[in-house]
Parts: sequence; C-alpha cells; structure tokens
Amino acid sequence: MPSATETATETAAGTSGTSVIRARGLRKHYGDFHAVQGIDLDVTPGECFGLLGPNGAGKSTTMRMLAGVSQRTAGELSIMGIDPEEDGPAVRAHLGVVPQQDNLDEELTARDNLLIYGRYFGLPYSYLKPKSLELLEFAQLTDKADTKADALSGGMKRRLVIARALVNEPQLLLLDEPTTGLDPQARHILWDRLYRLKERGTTLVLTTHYMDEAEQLCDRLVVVDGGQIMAAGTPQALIREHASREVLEVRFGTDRNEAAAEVLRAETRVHRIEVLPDRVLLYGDRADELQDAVTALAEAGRVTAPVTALTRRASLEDVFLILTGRTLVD
Ligand SMILES: Nc1ncnc2c1ncn2[C@@H]1O[C@H](COP(=O)(O)OP(=O)(O)OP(=O)(O)O)[C@@H](O)[C@H]1O
Repeated sequence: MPSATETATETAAGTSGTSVIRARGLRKHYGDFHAVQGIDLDVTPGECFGLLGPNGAGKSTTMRMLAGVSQRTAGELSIMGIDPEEDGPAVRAHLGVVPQQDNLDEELTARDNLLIYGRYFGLPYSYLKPKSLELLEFAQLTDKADTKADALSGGMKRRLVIARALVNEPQLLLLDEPTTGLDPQARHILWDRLYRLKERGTTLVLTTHYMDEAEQLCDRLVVVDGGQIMAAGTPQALIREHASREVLEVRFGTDRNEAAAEVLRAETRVHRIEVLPDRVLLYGDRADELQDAVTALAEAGRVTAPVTALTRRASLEDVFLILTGRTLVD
C-alpha cells in the first residue's frame, strides 16, 4: 500500500502528458533549515492550480523557484518545457508574476506603472499604449489611469499588479497570496478577474492560506505544510477523501470541550472528532443527526449544554485540520 505522501504525490503529478509546470523532488534549504522538502507538481494548460497551506509552509519559497528568482537546492524543474535556471529569460518571456507584496512604483500613475513595466520587457510603445488601456479596463481601473498608485485602495493596487503581470500576455500567471489583506468585496472582484483570465486560457498557479479562495478558484490543489505536500486533488475530492459531508461545530465552554468530546466519541455515530481550544468539531454525513444526539446527551446530563452549535458543509479547512491537527489561519 502506498504511503500518504506517495498517494499525494501521484495525484499531484496527475496523468496529463503536457505540463506547463513539471517539478520533481523540488527542495530549498536555507543552511540547516529545509523550507521545501521534495515537492512534485504537474500543472496542466489552462487550469487553476493552488498551493494551500498556513504561514511558513513553504509556498512562497516554492513560487520563487517556479518563477526562476530563487535557485533550488535540489530537484528537477521544467516551466513550459524549459529549466528556469538554464534559460531564465526564455521562461520569463511567457510568465507573469504577482508577488506577495505589492511592488508598484507608488509615485507613478496606474497607466505609467504598466508602461514602465512593459519597457523592462523591451516591448515597444506602439504595443504598450493600446495594451495599457486594455489592461486598465480589464482591471476595472480605466477611471484611475491618471491616479498615482499610492492613492489607490488595496484592492485596486492588487488589480494593478495583476494587470502589470499581464503586460507580456503570459501563458502562465503565478500569484502569491493574491487576496491577503483585502476586504471581502475586494476579494470577490479579484476572484472574478482571475476567473476571466482562466476562461481566456491562461494557466494560473496561486498560493493561499484561505480555504474559500482555494475552493472558489482552484481546479486542483496541493495542501502544503512544513515544506511537504500533505495531500493533493480537486477540492471536492480532498474533502470527500479526508473529511465528511457535514460538520457540527459545538462550543461547550472553556475547559469543557475535551470532556464533552470524550462522551461524544463513545456515544454518537460520529465519523471523527477534532477538539480545538474553543470548540469541538464533529464530522458525519448528517450534521442535524449529530446535533440531535448532542441535544439528547445534554438533556440526559451526560455533557454540558452547548453554548453554541453550528452545522455546515465540510471544507478544505477541515481537510487541513484532519491532516495536520492544526488550523490554516491561527
Ligand atoms: N531567505 C530565507 N532564509 C531563511 N529562511 C527563510 C528564507 N525565506 C523563507 N524562509 C523560511 O522558510 C519557511 C517557508 O517560508 P515561505 O515564505 O515559503 O512560507 P509561506 O508558506 O509562503 O508562508 P507566508 O504566507 O508566511 O509567506 C519559513 O519558515 C521561512 O521563515
């Protein structure tokens, strides 16, 4: 029987012949610290592929190797058929990169940020002039063309960074934490832009520690922790494989969760129980049945009456918790 890691690796690698990204045994060591510990990836054309994991999981380090801006310690890597360490310029010509931190020229207008960036690629002004207008429209920033970047909102800046990364019409767009720090509305606008890019056939690879972002956007993803792939697949398959259909979240009150979980483990038909400092998560096919069981046990005095009880669908957050015993966002 294959180990969990072997299974994860097989699924991550997929079966498609043509890969936009192919990585085998990718490693990055900083002295004695192993930030990325042997990652295999196959990203196929036109898909949105995610790296989901908490802070410090090694997602940005992996992205930097994919973008060819950080040398790998070991492993094989091919981006659109080319090893970025052998021919970085050839890879970068077809690659767009959205870094974790916005690095716009704050003193320049939105339009000039696009024009200047395009000049770094050696693109002629005759191409860049209409292209910048098209990109501003795509980023819903046409009315901000002459506004300095430092006067834009966080969501607008993020959209401008994405527009800038599209100046060379890349086949592959790498996005490191595209919506971290944005409010819900700004995130939704950004997700919509990324959908549109995918519809146009651009391959997207993104890192995130938001499970809703991964569920909304990603066709396939890997769950990363401690520099390793813990699991891989479509969001639905990961939830099916590792969690259950529904979850009941119960708060029994401080210091009472562990004792209640003991009783629930023994006396309900729950698939799995996870105990967090502030709540107990009960996994099963029917959360309402679990809730009835908890109510009956509380009425019989076997557990404390819950302070709150919430039923919901299982998510990638649950997958991460079950795989690692920790939550994605601490
Ligand atoms: N230049 C460096 N030197 C030493 N350690 C580093 C360096 N860059 C990253 N690390 C460490 O490698 C680990 C992985 O970092 P990385 O930035 O890839 O994580 P991440 O999953 O992207 O999380 P985050 O969302 O916080 O950026 C962390 O423990 C980080 O401290």
